[in-house]
Formats: sequence, structure tokens, C-alpha cells
Amino acid sequence: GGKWTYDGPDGEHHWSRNYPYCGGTFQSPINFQPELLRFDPDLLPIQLQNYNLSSKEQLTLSNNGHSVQLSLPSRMHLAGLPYRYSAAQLHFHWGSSNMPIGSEHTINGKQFAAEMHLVHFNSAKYPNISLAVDKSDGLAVLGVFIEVGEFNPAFDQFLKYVKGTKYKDQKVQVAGFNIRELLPARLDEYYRYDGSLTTPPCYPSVLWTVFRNPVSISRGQYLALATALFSSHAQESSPVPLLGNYRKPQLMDNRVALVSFQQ
Ligand SMILES: NS(=O)(=O)c1cc(-c2ccccc2)cc(-c2ccccc2)c1
Ligand SMILES: [Zn+2]
Repeated sequence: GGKWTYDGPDGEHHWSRNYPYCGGTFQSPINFQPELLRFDPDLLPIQLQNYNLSSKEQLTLSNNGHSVQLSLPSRMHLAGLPYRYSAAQLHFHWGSSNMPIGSEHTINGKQFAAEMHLVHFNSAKYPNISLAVDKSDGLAVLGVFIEVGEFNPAFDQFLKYVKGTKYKDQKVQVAGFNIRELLPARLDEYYRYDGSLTTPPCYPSVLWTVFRNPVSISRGQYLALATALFSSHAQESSPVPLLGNYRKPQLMDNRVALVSFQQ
């Protein structure tokens, strides 16, 4: 599709010109405001199936010009949701080196350093992700807040390879590992709402599950994300740093965000 950016003339306030859904309803991300949250006792712990990938498995780490993403095999899936949702990829949103505030969702206005998204598609109803991406029950994305703190060995299993994906369309192969290690301990504490892709074309096709508790990575690991990547191709004369790739919180319209926890 057309080019879009996170600021400037093709920034998020202009996305709806080429991508009409971006100006529509049920948009993501949102701010989780305590007074607008509703506890729902039926929200069960998220069940991860086949997340512990063999090191014989090869995953593709790539720079798509807007984020760095890791491909995931479709036998990895979520259970316990209305449908079986198979994994497709995970990717990140972050701030800049001296502004470690780059999460998309916020909690009572607090923005975290970064946010990881694990994208899954409804494999019970759709044969592949391309047919699922624009359907209202097509996608389920897990969101994980990331803060700067302790070194996180699980993230280093692929972060140490981002130097091979510095420029747009560069890819490297990464050995499989236990993707569960990237998630917070409590899979039973999360925010839940109906929303959209946070990038164009902004299809309102995402069942969002954002975990309550952040994970930590070290400042060095955060800088690997926030200083190593460019949105431009390797051969371009003026490299464009890939920074601040987060959309701001959107209007709730008449949506309510549910929570699986009470205090
Ligand atoms: N942030 S997100 O989770 O809503 C998201 C999901 C998907 C996505 C991926 C596979 C299938 C279907 C949807 C792609 C992106 C994306 C990020 C950067 C550049 C372009 C696209 C972002
Ligand atoms: Zn995302």
C-alpha cells in the first residue's frame, strides 16, 4: 500500500486519507482508564499452546521498515478464546534512545518504554492470515508492556541478531526458543477489548489482550531496539532511523475495556 509514517506529512493524523478505517471506530491503541474498566470473572487465563519452539526450528527476523518482526509457526496457537488463534508473527513498538516511552497502549496515561505484539489469526474460520486480517473475528493480538530494568536473557535470543536487520527488507534466521519466556508471569491478569490494527490499514479486526504486568529488558537491550534500526533501505544515501513507531491512544467511542483482575 501507500507510504505512511509516524510523524510529518504522512503521519498518523493523515493515515485516513489512504486508509479509511484509520479514521473509523474501534481503533487501537487505547488508554486503560481505571474508572472505565469493568471486571469480568469469565476472562480465563490465556492458554499458550506449542510456544516452546525447538532450537532446530528456524524463525525469520526481519525489518519491514516500520518495525522489527519475528515470524512464528502456525502450530503455535492460543486456546481458551472464542476460536483457535494461530500465531503469525511478533513485533515491537518503541520510543527513542533518550525518550524510552514508546508503548502504544497506556495505563492511566502511563506510557511504557516499548510494547511487544504477538499477532495470531483465527485459524478455525480462515485458512490463512491474509483472509483473516480484515474480518471482525480475524485476529487476536497479545500485548506486552516493556520497561527498562533488569537484563532479560529471553529477549537476547533474538535481540542479539537485530544488527543483521538494520535496514528495510533485511532478514536473518534465528533458532527457535521458548516464546513463553518473553511474556510476563501472570497470564491470568490482562485487559481485554475489541480494537484494530494499530498501523494502516487499521482494520477493526483485533481481539486485544494486553497483559497487566510489564516485562523488563536492560537499557542496552532497549538501545538495541531504539538505535540499531533504520526504516530506509541499505543502499539509500541518507539513512532514516526507525524511532517512535507507536500510534497514540484512540477514542473509546462507546467501548468498555474489560479486566480479568480485581485489584
Ligand atoms: N500493531 S499490530 O499488532 O496491530 C500490527 C499487526 C500486523 C499484522 C501482521 C500480520 C497479520 C496481520 C496483521 C502488522 C502490523 C504492522 C506493523 C508495522 C508495519 C506494518 C504492519 C502491526
Ligand atoms: Zn503492533
